[in-house]
Amino acid sequence: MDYLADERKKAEFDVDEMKIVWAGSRHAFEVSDRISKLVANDPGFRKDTRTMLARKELFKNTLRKAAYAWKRIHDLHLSEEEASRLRFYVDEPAYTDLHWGMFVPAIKGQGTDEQQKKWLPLAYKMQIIGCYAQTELGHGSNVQGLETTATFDPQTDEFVIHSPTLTSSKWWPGGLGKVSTHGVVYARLIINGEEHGIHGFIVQLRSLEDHLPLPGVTVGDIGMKFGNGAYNTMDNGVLRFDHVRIPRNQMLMRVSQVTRDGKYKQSDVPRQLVYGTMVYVRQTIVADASCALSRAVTIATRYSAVRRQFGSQNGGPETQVIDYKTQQNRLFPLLASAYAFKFVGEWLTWLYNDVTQRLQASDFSTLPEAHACTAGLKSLTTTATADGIEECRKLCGGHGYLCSSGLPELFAVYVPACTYEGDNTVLLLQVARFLMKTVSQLGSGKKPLGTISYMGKIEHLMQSRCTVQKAEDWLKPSQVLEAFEARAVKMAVSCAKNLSKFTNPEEGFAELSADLVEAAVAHCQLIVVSKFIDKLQQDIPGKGVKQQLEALCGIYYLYLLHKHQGDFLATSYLTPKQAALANDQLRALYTKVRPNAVALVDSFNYTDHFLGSILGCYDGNVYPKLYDAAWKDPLNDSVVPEGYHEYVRPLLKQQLHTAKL
Ligand SMILES: CC/C=C\C/C=C\C/C=C\C/C=C\C=C\C(=O)SCCNC(=O)CCNC(=O)[C@H](O)C(C)(C)COP(=O)(O)OP(=O)(O)OC[C@H]1O[C@@H](n2cnc3c(N)ncnc32)[C@H](O)[C@@H]1OP(=O)(O)O
Ligand SMILES: Cc1cc2nc3c(=O)[nH]c(=O)nc-3n(C[C@H](O)[C@H](O)[C@H](O)COP(=O)(O)OP(=O)(O)OC[C@H]3O[C@@H](n4cnc5c(N)ncnc54)[C@H](O)[C@@H]3O)c2cc1C
Repeated sequence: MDYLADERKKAEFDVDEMKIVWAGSRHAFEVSDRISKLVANDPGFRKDTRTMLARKELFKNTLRKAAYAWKRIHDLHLSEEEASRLRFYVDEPAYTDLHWGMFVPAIKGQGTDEQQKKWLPLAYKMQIIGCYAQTELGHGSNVQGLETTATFDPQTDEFVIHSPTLTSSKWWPGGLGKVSTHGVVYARLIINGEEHGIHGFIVQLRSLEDHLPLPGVTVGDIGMKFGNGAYNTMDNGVLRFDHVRIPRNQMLMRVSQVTRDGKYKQSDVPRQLVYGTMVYVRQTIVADASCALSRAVTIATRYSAVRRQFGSQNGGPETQVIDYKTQQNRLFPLLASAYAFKFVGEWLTWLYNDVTQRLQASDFSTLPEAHACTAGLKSLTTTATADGIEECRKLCGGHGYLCSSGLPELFAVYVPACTYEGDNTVLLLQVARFLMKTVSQLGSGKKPLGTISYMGKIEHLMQSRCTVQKAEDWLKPSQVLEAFEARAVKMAVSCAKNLSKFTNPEEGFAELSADLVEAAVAHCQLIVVSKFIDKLQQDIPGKGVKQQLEALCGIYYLYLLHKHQGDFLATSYLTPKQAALANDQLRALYTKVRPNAVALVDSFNYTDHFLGSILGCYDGNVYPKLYDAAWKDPLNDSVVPEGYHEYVRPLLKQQLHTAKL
């Protein structure tokens, strides 16, 4: 029986067409749909007891699943696209994520043609398994502070990789702890006593015969992490080198080279390309944020439609909690954010591909913008997603706290995204540097392009005032864009003015860093809003689909406007009355979306297996499933628990003199 059938009947749009918009294309939808069902129907990919397993058992099970996934990919002759969808729907972090997601891209991006020819076929066949070993015990954010050394020995034509201190131990790389045979290891290059900065090296860590660490290599797992199941399926590792020798040709030499006679040569590409793998992964993390958020929102929306509390009239049913405006005001902006992040993720993938093509043609002009966009949007979307998952847990009341809701594990597995691939604050400071540089160049005649082109309208934006007179005026895209542009430009200019009061710019940057981060957030929010609005300019087929997306877009920007109204009012672009009208329009959009809410989450097309949540199951049959699941908990295997006779019974039977107290 479908307990959500009435909700589904209320939908005012074509859900099948929305599924295609969400997937990105009909082809992407068909692949995702087929592969998600394949995984869901395969008992080899079950995950329902994951949060109850002890670490060793959990990890072994992950190794089994990764091997089984590889076998299925081969047996079914899956394409690269299908294989990647399969790994996504298996939904279990594993060493393979780092192998495919960082080790292979690092070699592709930073290796010469010759190096790619040698190493990539081995990696593609998984005859070697790689990790990305950059972060150390003492330094993560400050990449230039890494201490591992790679000293060139001209006698033997080798690099000597060494960990000179405890803090130089590699610490965190996923897959390193127990599985990787190789790593791209980042180290400080030293030639003839002279330092040449951080470079990547392909280093073999374990024997391909017996998996033992090679001489001079000390390697292991760094221990349990936050949450049950969650990221504990990953073997994040520690690694030390004691004068380990590798051939010279294992330094990744696309960006710079070391010759046989020990000469250091820089290509005509910027040195920042050594950071290229991080830019690539940040882009994939943005594309991924909408998946994690939409998953949590699906659970919270379906459950909010099932759950009833208070408000019974004449013995009739109580109110569905989704009908409370407070619930809508917490839930619908997250639903809207999931769609917003999907579209900005699609755009960022385009930007990344564009910059990659330009780099191949030696055009480096858009690299700073690509760095700022990937860093800023990674920060914005992961912070909002992690907070959003936790909010969804609270939206599900007490039952959200049960592991069977799927939300505690989803939060635990997702929240490190705010830290890995760059701490979110550190990344926003990179965006702020980019903005300050842009503002300082405004008088130079250099036209700001791309996502900062609005800075070219600085004179207009500094003076313009909002023209909204009634709530519906907030539905005009041009009005909204101008509001977000004016806010962003004014916050950046205010920071630049305050910075100019310092004689030492670095001191000023440090002192004003909290304001700079806020200016960076305003800029990134403008990007997300503008890409959502751009999406709506496209031809979007399907009955009512565009109208629903317009409502969600409105909810996204009006919610931001309401939440940050202090910024908008302080920059005097808006009046308090206009801010209040924005809030009126926001409430009206909640009412418009309400009957479509369940259909809007159905459009994500998630299987019950992928959701892994009793509260979010498609049929909404929550209570019997929760009740049955409780009895399946291992603690209920026996009526009298282990330990009763040892620890509880003696208490009950004690004859204390204080018994009367
Ligand atoms: C696994 C993948 C699979 C799927 C993805 C999905 C989910 C992910 C799942 C799990 C995650 C698993 C793995 C996680 C891995 C990691 O975490 S790897 C380690 C990541 N580490 C970091 O991100 C470190 C963060 N720090 C930095 O990036 C940098 O050190 C810095 C903060 C940017 C500062 O660098 P530096 O001191 O050298 O730079 P500045 O002096 O501040 O700037 C110099 C100029 O360079 C420009 N710049 C900096 N970075 C870049 C870049 N990446 N690209 C281009 N340009 C860059 C900067 O703007 C300065 O420019 P200028 O002002 O014009 O001079
Ligand atoms: C689950 C997980 C997986 C990971 N996988 C990998 C991997 O595969 N390979 C790899 O190499 N690394 C990996 N990492 C490491 C990760 O990239 C780093 O932890 C991350 O870059 C943050 O660096 P940090 O730990 O040095 O934080 P820190 O920089 O020490 O941050 C601590 C605090 O200091 C603040 N801070 C730091 N610098 C500044 C500044 N300049 N201004 C203001 N505030 C500042 C930060 O905002 C933060 O609040 C992983 C980490 C995690 C949690």
